[in-house]
Amino acid sequence: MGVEVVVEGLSKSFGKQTIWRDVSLTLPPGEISVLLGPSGTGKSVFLKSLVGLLKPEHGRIVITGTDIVRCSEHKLYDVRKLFGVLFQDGALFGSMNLFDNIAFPLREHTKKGEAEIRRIVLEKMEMVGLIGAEKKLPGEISGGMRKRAGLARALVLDPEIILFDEPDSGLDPVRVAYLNQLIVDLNAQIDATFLIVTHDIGTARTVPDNIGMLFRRELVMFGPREVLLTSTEPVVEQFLMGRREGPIGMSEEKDAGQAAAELAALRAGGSSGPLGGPKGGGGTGIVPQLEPTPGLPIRKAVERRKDRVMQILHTLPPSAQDAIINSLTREEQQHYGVFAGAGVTQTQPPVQISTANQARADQPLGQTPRPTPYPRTANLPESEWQPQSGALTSDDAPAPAPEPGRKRGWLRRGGEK
Ligand SMILES: Nc1ncnc2c1ncn2[C@@H]1O[C@H](COP(=O)(O)OP(=O)(O)OP(=O)(O)O)[C@@H](O)[C@H]1O
Repeated sequence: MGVEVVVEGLSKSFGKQTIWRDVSLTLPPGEISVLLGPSGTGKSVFLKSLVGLLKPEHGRIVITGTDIVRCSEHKLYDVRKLFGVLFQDGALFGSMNLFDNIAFPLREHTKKGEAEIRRIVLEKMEMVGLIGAEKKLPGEISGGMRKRAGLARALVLDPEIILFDEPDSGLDPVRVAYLNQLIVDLNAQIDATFLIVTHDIGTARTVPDNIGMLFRRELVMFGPREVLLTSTEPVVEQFLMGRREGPIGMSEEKDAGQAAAELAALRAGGSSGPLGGPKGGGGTGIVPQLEPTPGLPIRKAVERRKDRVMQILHTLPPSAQDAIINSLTREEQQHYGVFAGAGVTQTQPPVQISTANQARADQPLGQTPRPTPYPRTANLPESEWQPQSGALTSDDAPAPAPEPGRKRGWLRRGGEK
């Protein structure tokens, strides 16, 4: 299983330019997470910070008990070995054929013999569908093949965390669909922790378990996919619909008054002009998540995530709760003690209702209450994974707490307030 990545109170600036501040999130082990955000909001800077290529000024990034923001170069080198990174253009050496490009990390960082290297390289090339292209030079193949070669190279050291920087950039929609399937298939095969930076809404809607979004130098949200996909937050809706109307402008931010007027017009059913239509499979609402190709192992992360999300269900907005419950089979709903829609009989003892949802239960007499969809915590299994609060190993100096007084988003560590 991949490892957890805990980010707490992270802030990064270049000189006077703040890129983002107080970013906190946890990438659950083995799950696929996507980071969205308008251009220039610092998604690539975030990826580079995760691998220790850039140093944030505040906060910490804890991976296997090491805060990589503050650790020694020697420790950072060790932690980096856990990562595989797919850069936008594949970052291949133009003068080397694909075999040598993919073998490069093995030759540089291991003492493996050529026979073993050949076995590993061919295995990874097969995983990404490149068998037969070993002798090709990067300049002789398509952009999609270059990405897959970059992915094979990212895989050769058996990473526990894989970062994808806009894997879909420059690809046509069909290639994007193939690449997305490949990402899901790989996750099923290696169970590593994936973080994908993308602008492609189709990818965001169908691939990840969790979605986050950066905007105006903050992490607007990070949590289970159902939260973002059912969100009515203007910036999220605008992004998912690929609309001009909303807080995101040509140069990232718009005047607040103009954004509010546009949104009011939209809500009233009018529009200041053509909407432009959703791009890249855009739209709001839940669509089915991609499953591994038949014949491959099931994604172990999906089962783990189910337990994890059910434990935080009561902290999520009602629309996300409904979407999650509706995604469960009837047996799973019974297992977790939750009930969807009117057609499902309540077979469990009365559920515990959180204060936030008390209003639903306090309906006037005579009205049939909707079965309460919130989980009985007593019904929940022991989850294999719990967020570790960024616990550091004893030989690391404890990192200072995040700056006091900074505003925190409501959904950070996969759902904590
Ligand atoms: N090494 C650097 N030195 C100074 N500024 C930098 C550096 N790297 C990035 N930036 C600035 O940080 C900001 C965020 O850049 P970044 O590439 O992370 O955005 P992004 O969200 O990935 O954008 P896009 O979606 O267009 O790829 C930009 O204003 C960029 O100019």
